[in-house]
Amino acid sequence: MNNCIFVGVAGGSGSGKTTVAHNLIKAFKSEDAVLVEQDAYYKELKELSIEERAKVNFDHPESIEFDLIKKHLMDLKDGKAIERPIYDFKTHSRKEKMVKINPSRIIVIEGILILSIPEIRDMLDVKIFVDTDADEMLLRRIERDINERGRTFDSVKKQYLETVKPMYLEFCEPSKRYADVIIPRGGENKIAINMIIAKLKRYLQKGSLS
Ligand SMILES: Nc1ncnc2c1ncn2[C@@H]1O[C@H](COP(=O)(O)OP(=O)(O)O)[C@@H](O)[C@H]1O
Ligand SMILES: Nc1ccn([C@@H]2O[C@H](COP(=O)(O)O)[C@@H](O)[C@H]2O)c(=O)n1
Repeated sequence: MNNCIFVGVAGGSGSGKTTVAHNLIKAFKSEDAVLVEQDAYYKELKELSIEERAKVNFDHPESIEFDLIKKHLMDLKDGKAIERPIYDFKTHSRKEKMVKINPSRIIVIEGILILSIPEIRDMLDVKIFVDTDADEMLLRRIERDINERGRTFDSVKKQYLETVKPMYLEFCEPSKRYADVIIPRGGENKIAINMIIAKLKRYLQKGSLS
């Protein structure tokens, strides 16, 4: 599908990227907009025990299979469906099953490092950075990781201080400078999200973003 566009949504963990991306997607018919999540592409760590996997730096670009993300984005642009992995944060590994994603006019790709990796960034037609205060991101992450990702408060605290915060400062936060649009506070910023939706709807009608 040569007349498709890539919309990248980056921001720190807990900034509200996933919420923004879902709010964008749900404004369109399912055949017009699809979501590709960077989180699904964490590398397999089959050779490590679960305890060893928990110590991996999951906020460094090396932890993610960006080559596969790039291939999948190119396939979607070429009009081919992809089989996207499903990631299990409790075991730090991929599930057996895959999810089929069909090509569509609007492809949203969301993740902490989407604007940090030049090869991915250069493919994007619209670059969004979700900018939320660090204390709010951390509070949301603590709640989510304990309730949904099988973590303890102590493990979230250790991981945050050892890898999440330093990698955010090294890789994610500096990528904000590449954004076309910065959304403050995150997923519930309806005015910002509706402005982006309006722009994307015009793209569907006119076939161009200008
Ligand atoms: N504006 C908001 N106010 C309060 N909680 C929010 C807000 N946006 C997101 N959350 C919650 O914070 C957590 C992380 O949000 P999510 O969109 O998954 O962020 P990210 O993808 O950037 O990690 C989720 O549990 C979500 O429900
Ligand atoms: N096995 C893993 C893999 C990743 N993480 C953390 O997930 C964060 C990114 O996901 P968001 O939905 O919050 O953007 C990232 O900061 C990793 O630390 C993990 O804890 N375990």
